Amino acid sequence: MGLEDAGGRTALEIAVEAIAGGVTMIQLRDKQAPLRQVLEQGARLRDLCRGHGVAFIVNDRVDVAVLLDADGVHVGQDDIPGAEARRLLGSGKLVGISAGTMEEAEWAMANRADYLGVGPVYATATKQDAGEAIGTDLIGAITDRWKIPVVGIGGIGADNAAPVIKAGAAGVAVVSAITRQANPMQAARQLADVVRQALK
Ligand SMILES: Cc1ncc(COP(=O)(O)OP(=O)(O)O)c(N)n1
Ligand SMILES: Cc1ncsc1CCOP(=O)(O)O
Ligand SMILES: [Mg+2]
Repeated sequence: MGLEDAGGRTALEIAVEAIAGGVTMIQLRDKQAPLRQVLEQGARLRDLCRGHGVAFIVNDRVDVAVLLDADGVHVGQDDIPGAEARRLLGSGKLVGISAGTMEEAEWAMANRADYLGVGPVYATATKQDAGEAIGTDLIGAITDRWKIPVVGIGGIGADNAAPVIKAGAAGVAVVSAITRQANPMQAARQLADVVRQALK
């Protein structure tokens, strides 16, 4: 799950609710806040996640992941290459890599990704440069070819998460389906229920 401040609530407040609703991973994704603020907010999120056995991942910034002793980092195709991220992070940390095409998935696999974030599965307003929705076929093609956990991302909510899992994803990553909801805990719970059911 990615997090952004939303509806006057802090990321930490939303994270508390999301964890109560059943999310298993939280990603710190803040491209705007000053670095000092990101580090302060990140330390609080990390402590919250640790206290609940939830994985804490930092988006883009390997330096921030190292400083926060995060569980890992998520990098895209234009970010620091996954293999370099791993060198900086050290062993025992997760490196997630984004892919929107089979070629990008090949690059991610060559960079020894621990998991792939594949999308945007559906149209999203959260990431302006996400590109066109790609649907669920690539998830099936990747999971047929490699034994790697894939999470679908982009425009996913409780209403459309099941086909993403049925295509082969191990989970879904969402922003607005939790952060922009009036009741993030209920939204997370509904989503987790749908994912659990579809994984059966
Ligand atoms: C789980 C997950 N999957 C994909 C992304 C997108 O990463 P990226 O392509 O680098 O885009 P930004 O998130 O950095 O805008 C992600 N963050 N998480
Ligand atoms: C970070 C990211 N990467 C691909 S789509 C996306 C945004 C996901 O946000 P939402 O779940 O609100 O569509
Ligand atoms: Mg990125």
